[in-house]
Amino acid sequence: MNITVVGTGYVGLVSGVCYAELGNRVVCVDKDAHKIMQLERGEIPIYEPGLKELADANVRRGRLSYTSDLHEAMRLSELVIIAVGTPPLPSGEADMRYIESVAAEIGEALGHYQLIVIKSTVPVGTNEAVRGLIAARTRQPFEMASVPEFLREGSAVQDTLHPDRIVIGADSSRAAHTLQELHRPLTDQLIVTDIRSAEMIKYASNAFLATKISFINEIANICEKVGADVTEVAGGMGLDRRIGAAFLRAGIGYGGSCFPKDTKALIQIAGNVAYDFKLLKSVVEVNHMQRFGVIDKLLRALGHLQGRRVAIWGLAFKPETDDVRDAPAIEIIERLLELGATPVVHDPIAMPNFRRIAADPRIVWCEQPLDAVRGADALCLLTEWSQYLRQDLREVERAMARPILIDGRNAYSAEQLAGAHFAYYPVGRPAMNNEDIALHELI
Ligand SMILES: NC(=O)c1ccc[n+]([C@@H]2O[C@H](COP(=O)([O-])OP(=O)(O)OC[C@H]3O[C@@H](n4cnc5c(N)ncnc54)[C@H](O)[C@@H]3O)[C@@H](O)[C@H]2O)c1
Ligand SMILES: O=c1ccn([C@@H]2O[C@H](COP(=O)(O)OP(=O)(O)O[C@H]3O[C@H](CO)[C@@H](O)[C@H](O)[C@H]3O)[C@@H](O)[C@H]2O)c(=O)[nH]1
Repeated sequence: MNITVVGTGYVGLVSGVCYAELGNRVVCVDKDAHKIMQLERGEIPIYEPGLKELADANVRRGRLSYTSDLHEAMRLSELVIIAVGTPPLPSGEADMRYIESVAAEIGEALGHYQLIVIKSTVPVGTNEAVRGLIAARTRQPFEMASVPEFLREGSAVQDTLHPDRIVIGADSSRAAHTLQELHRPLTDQLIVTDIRSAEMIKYASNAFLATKISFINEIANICEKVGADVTEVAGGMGLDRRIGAAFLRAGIGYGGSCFPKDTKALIQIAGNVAYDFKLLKSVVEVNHMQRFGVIDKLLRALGHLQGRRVAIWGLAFKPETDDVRDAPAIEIIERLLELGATPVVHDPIAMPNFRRIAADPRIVWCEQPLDAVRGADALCLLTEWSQYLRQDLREVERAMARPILIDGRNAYSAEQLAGAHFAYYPVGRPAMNNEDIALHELI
């Protein structure tokens, strides 16, 4: 099948490469000419394990190409996939300007029947609005469908080639059949539904996963007060198949380009039909507060943060990505600066992206994890990169001015900590030997 994918962000690029891997001829289009030049040179603008190898192989096979010319890309295609961004407006609502302008461009370029699929996460009713925008610009026949994307950053290729399910929102058997045939090699779990329900499945799925995270974070906060261990609690809960073990890792809350924006957008979508989504509002609020637990623990351990050197390991919103959109690290570092501390930061790959949004001259940037901890008054682990978990904690302790470790991701086990003498503050688990060292010895 000849496919045009519009937008080469995470979703457009990964799905374009994966559709090519399935044997289709794919042209990826982006209006960002610089990005297209990079891609044509074989450079992948995002960090995503396995993506470059797969992209290179499919370019070599002649099944994948890049262009900034939508007209040219659509000349031979049978299917157009829209994968442009829907970032949040200050109100929380999804910003539809990229979708709207692509719709207009597709309408202008449509020269024969094509199936137009929206893969971006869009509010319910968007497919109909896009249909109207295209129809206003062409006399050619076309159909609309919704195939929301569920990939996770960091495992995007795996998720796309081995999805739990594919949701197809279509209102004709022709469109449904085309999309079933396209996705059949990936999974037997092909759910065909109406377009509005498909659009809603995406928001409801992200909102539910975010709810699980905020729920376990609140349980963790209570565990800290009653002396229980949230990892034991989550383990015990997760064995119940009705609950499931996934997304019950307590920590500093969710970040990234999806959960924060999609939860807020769903609250707005509900609000637009006069429904007050109270539960989801609480999920968002709990998530926002959770990141500041790191600051509370630093204050408990150090008394005050004025003039303190605080090492930060991890800036990305999760491991295996260089994406820092809505990463909890952003606000944690802002708060540290407000309280007079010097953040000394390291991330294996996200530092260039982080620097673009947090360019404060008081932040000290380090190329190696050990450089960040040297002389530090405390270390905060904010992203559980495997390289941090492999560090010898005794060596880390020796390098630091004070042995205080705030583990925002519950990443270290008792075995890893054995031998070092940290005042150790995890999330929702018993803190180790900290009350003795904290305040009394250190201030
Ligand atoms: N990032 C994820 O992990 C993920 C996962 C599932 C769903 N989604 C959803 O998929 C959509 C895309 O997300 P993303 O993270 O890939 O976005 P992104 O912002 O990283 O990339 C969007 C790309 O679209 C391009 N673009 C914008 N307007 C264009 C136009 N008129 N013509 C051609 N290209 C244009 C931009 O230049 C950019 O390269 C969003 O709705 C998002 O919510 C994202
Ligand atoms: O038990 C958990 C699981 C995740 N997280 C955090 O939640 C955030 C999101 O993680 P994850 O879902 O793995 O990453 P994303 O790449 O943002 O993927 C989510 O958002 C995408 C965009 O919509 C969807 O396609 C995916 O299905 C959905 O998982 C990260 O900050 C994680 O640290 C936790 O705190 N605890």
